Amino acid sequence: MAEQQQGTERVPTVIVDDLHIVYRVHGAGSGKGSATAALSRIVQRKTSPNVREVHAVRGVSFVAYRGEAVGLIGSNGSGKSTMLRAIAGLLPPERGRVYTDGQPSLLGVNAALMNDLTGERNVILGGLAMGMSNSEIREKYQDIVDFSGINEKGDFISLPMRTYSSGMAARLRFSIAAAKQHDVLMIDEALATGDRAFQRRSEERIRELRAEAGTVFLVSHNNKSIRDTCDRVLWLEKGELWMDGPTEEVLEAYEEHTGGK
Ligand SMILES: Nc1ncnc2c1ncn2[C@@H]1O[C@H](COP(=O)(O)OP(=O)(O)OP(=O)(O)O)[C@@H](O)[C@H]1O
Repeated sequence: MAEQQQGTERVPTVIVDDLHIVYRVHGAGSGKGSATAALSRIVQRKTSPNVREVHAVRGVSFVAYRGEAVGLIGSNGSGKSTMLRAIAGLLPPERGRVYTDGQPSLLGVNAALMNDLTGERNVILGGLAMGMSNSEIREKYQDIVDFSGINEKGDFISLPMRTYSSGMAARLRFSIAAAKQHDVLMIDEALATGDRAFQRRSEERIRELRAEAGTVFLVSHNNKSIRDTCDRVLWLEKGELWMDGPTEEVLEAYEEHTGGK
């Protein structure tokens, strides 16, 4: 941190080295999908004829540093979410490696929220799931609720999560995750569901998290959110890293490619 403030040394937090991720989809296409067919394949040591492979990330390499906010862009299905899940350690690499300094948190997954519990219980549960202590959660509880804005239109925090709109649920998840300082925080389209006022608050919080020396990854189809929060952008297409550079440079090329802002 001290070195970073002096601007002399950059501390790597995530190293991705020639990463390949392959999904195996079982039961794809038509064919025998019965339990007896599966058992006979196991006995005969044959692989299923219906396993299809999706090579979602193809040889991506980059290094992310402390204090960076990195945007991930690319068309639908280009591999952005897959990359985040792999960095979070949720998907095993087919080839290559991911090294991380500290525990990466993928927003929405780490906060294991329960639909039948009230917002209030979920704040506590999510906090515990992220490794916060009871007293830490108590201390931050009101800030989390205020930040989420869940109670702006009445006492919703004491209602079960299943009664929330998708935007409200996303706001609560973001608020819980953002209450903690993360070594590496990954946010997958979380800002898209909130309204504009909430998006602005979230962007502000992302900048703070970054200043507190973590690394933030943000997947978004909203180029403005990326412009407002990230200083570096990775552009993925068909699982390959097409471009890695300063936000403005990469977004300009991307907008030219996609034909508009
Ligand atoms: N669980 C899965 N099983 C099999 N294939 C998957 C799975 N999840 C994603 N894929 C495939 O992997 C590829 C990359 O998907 P991914 O969700 O990472 O893309 P994305 O860039 O995040 O897309 P979007 O912008 O639409 O969210 C796609 O071809 C998709 O069909």
